Amino acid sequence: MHNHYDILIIGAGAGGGTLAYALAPTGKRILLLERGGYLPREKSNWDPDAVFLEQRYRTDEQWYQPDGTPFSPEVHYFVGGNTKVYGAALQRMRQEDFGALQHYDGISPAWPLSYADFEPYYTQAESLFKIHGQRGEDPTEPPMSADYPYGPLAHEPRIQQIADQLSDRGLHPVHLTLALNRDEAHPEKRPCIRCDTCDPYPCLVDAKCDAQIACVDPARQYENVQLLTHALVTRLDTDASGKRIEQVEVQLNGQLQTFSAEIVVVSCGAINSAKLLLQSGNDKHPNGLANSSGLVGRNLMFHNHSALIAVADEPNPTVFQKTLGIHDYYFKGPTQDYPLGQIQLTGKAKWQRLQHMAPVEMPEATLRYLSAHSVDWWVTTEDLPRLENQVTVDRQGKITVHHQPNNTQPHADLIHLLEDHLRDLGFFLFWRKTMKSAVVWHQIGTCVLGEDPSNSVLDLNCRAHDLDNLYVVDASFFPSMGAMNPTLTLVANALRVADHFKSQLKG
Ligand SMILES: Cc1cc2nc3c(=O)[nH]c(=O)nc-3n(C[C@H](O)[C@H](O)[C@H](O)COP(=O)(O)OP(=O)(O)OC[C@H]3O[C@@H](n4cnc5c(N)ncnc54)[C@H](O)[C@@H]3O)c2cc1C
Repeated sequence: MHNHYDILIIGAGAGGGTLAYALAPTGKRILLLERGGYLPREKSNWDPDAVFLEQRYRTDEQWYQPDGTPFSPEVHYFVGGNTKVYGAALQRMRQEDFGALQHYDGISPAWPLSYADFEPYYTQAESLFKIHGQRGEDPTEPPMSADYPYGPLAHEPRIQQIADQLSDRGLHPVHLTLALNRDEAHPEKRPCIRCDTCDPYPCLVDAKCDAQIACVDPARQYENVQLLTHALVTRLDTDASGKRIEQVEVQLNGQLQTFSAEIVVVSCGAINSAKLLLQSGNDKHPNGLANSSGLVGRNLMFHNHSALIAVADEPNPTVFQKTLGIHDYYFKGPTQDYPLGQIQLTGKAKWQRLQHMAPVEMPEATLRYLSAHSVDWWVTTEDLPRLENQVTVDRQGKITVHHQPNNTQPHADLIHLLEDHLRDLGFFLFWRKTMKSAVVWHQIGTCVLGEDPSNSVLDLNCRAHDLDNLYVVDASFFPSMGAMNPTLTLVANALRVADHFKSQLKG
């Protein structure tokens, strides 16, 4: 079978799904190829044993550390990509993140585009993903042309108490901006029930605005959009000139098939997009496609992430905990003249999650007690782009992730600051777990965009400098990542690239 399309998008996650959604009304023939299927809707979606202990929805693929040690990456191959299990805390990067920022471990480089270039697309993205939030309470909030589409999700009493106590201490706790389909005043009208199985669970009632629910399913309402699942793209072939992608090789339900298109968009997630480009090398592109700069796979960034479980005598009966954030230390700390990052609450840690974090083996009853008294935080600090942090692929397609975290001092500072505040609020026991690189939740970089083909992979429209019809529209394009969660920015970028396509289609 050899089918020709106008636009072929590889990967139906946040980037690819958004692009398909935005281009569907153009009437162009669009093919979306996704290696996974639909995530099964089943009771296990909300079962902590299935999610945390059995890792039911995670790929069983193995990736490798530089010394050859295999690891099991926390990636999820489904329609909707990793957003099927994401925490739905979608934030704009801050205006300053688009400029060069001096960090503890060096400069976070400026983007060749400004916050103003992204602002209209952030507004569209917030509408598409049904963002709830409260303008005006965040000291780091960038200028916004519109209010959030929905009001904030209210804190439950224990969290409101903590918010009030933090405010009394001079902080500015914010309502987290969340992509949930919820009507706080009339909960019967929308599916979100504010449950305790939100992140990192799939949503059984389809209330989480993930890329499948918000983008792919609406795109499929258009006859010109076709989705093929269980379609693993293994190679991109160029024409003889090496300037155009001529065909896309796909393992479709185990059978090799080829497709072609006027425009080919890679959107497999930062690591798999780099893999696909690197393993598609040929005579014209001996180091991999789009890789004349040698930068495909490099500048891999992950964020420095830590979970902090804080236990007090006071019980925490909160069901939906993920409503509060602290951004006061985003750009500097009380004694630190460098950015520290952001703090947010996570979903309520159940005892199964604590089992992973316990410093020693503990009986279930103890873990249940701790879970009933803990308030559970997530601390994020920027990871700076480094050439040596990279993805490599061998001839067999084996992925090796070379990543040494940097900027770890401000991360430690931020955790200490949070603990100091919480200690004064009566918390006495702290468990922290810093995520290893193997977690790969916020994989960013690998195909950075820029104006100069010698030091970037993509141009400002996310087209490969080296090829006329190849684009990359996932988290790969970020020149630096800030410390806000990345998905809203990559969704906004996909909407921006869609506008570029639309203007070309008109011309
Ligand atoms: C547990 C968890 C919690 C998270 N929480 C948040 C959060 O609260 N806020 C936030 O902003 N971000 C969060 N993230 C990160 C967020 O999920 C990612 O930023 C986002 O999904 C990245 O989008 P993407 O398009 O780059 O990749 P993905 O969304 O992963 O999409 C890539 C798609 O490509 C498919 N694919 C890969 N290779 C191929 C191939 N060769 N052929 C065909 N298809 C292929 C994959 O199956 C997948 O569907 C979280 C992630 C995880 C895992």
